[in-house]
Amino acid sequence: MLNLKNQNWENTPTPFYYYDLELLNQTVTLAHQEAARYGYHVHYALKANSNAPILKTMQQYGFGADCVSGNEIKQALANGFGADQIVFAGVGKSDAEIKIALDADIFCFNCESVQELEIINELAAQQNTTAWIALRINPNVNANTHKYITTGLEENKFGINTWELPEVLTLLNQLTHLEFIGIHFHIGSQITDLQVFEQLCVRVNEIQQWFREQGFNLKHLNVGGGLGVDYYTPENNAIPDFAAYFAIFNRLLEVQPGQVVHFELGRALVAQCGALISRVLYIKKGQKKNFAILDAGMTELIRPMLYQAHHKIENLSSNLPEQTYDVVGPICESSDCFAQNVVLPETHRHDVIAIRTAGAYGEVMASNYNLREKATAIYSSN
Ligand SMILES: Cc1ncc(COP(=O)(O)O)c(C=O)c1O
Ligand SMILES: N[C@@H](CCCC[NH3+])C(=O)O
Repeated sequence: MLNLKNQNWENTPTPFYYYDLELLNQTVTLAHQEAARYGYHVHYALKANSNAPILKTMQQYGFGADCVSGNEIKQALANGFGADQIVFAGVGKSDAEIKIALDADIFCFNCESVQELEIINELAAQQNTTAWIALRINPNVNANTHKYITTGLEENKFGINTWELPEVLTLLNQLTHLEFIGIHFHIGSQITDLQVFEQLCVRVNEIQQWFREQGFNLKHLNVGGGLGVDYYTPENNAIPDFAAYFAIFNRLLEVQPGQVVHFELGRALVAQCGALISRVLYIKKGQKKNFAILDAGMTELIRPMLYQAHHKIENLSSNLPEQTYDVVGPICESSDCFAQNVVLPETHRHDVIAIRTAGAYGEVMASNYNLREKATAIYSSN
């Protein structure tokens, strides 16, 4: 990332999200290069960040779009993605959203339940069309990540369990407005233990073998996303190890002739290029603690409060000797705390603070709680 200390933000109102488009380009170039080595298709997961300049970059590299709502499909289309590059996932697709996807004629619905298959078939019949579908299967692989962002265990709401598959195949024979084209998996997010992806490959191989035994040769395998990033030392690991990640699938996934392998990466592509920039409003001295009260809070970045997630915090204005602070926001919630006992150079009112690795699941998860204004986005090449 650009050296944030060298930026002149004296007259820029805070808080804002800052995006380094140069780092984004470097990250996407590398991901594209490593995926292309094996002919893999990458769909960018819009849920991580759906700002137009970010989408434009993804689209320019030929990535597809992984969407989880009707509005994300519209946003992808408006930013140059072809309908034939769009996949649509989600456990609770509404009828209106399914119709948006059918009208646009997207590439594939990643279906998460028997009930959803029936509704998509019904709505496709009404429009006299055929929907291409992949079954999102719950592989029961533990992603070794935070329990709130693990998705591939039987106790999670996502995907169809393997014991349901015989019933699903029987049903698919009757649903004449669906074309079954492949299988889909996504076991969780912020996965840093790459061995987990090895386990996923083993399960995908077993499951597709089962489909072959039932007489189905699947054209598409979608193994989802989930590759994690380094929230602790972003400057050392600005770009995730895409080479190691894709090499695992190349080594272990049993790809059949003519089969296309798809990925759905979000965080790994955009997290490090973004930072939340804020100013100190007050330093409040307590008996036991000093609080640095920022003008940004959980309304701009909720990850620390929701998942106890760590984000590196930097004071860009001060070079004074270090002190310890609880870094908190202005929101009327005790949980509105970015981190406790943070060691920072001695900090004063109006110092500029960067909260790093906020490019993914930062701005998209913002709210206007307490009727706060939405923070703006500033891009490095502006
Ligand atoms: C179905 C699906 N695909 C892709 C992603 C993107 O995940 P990540 O940002 O961890 O790469 C998610 C989010 O976890 C998801 O639920
Ligand atoms: N929003 C989460 C990840 C959820 C990914 C979507 N299934 C995060 O900030 O880590």
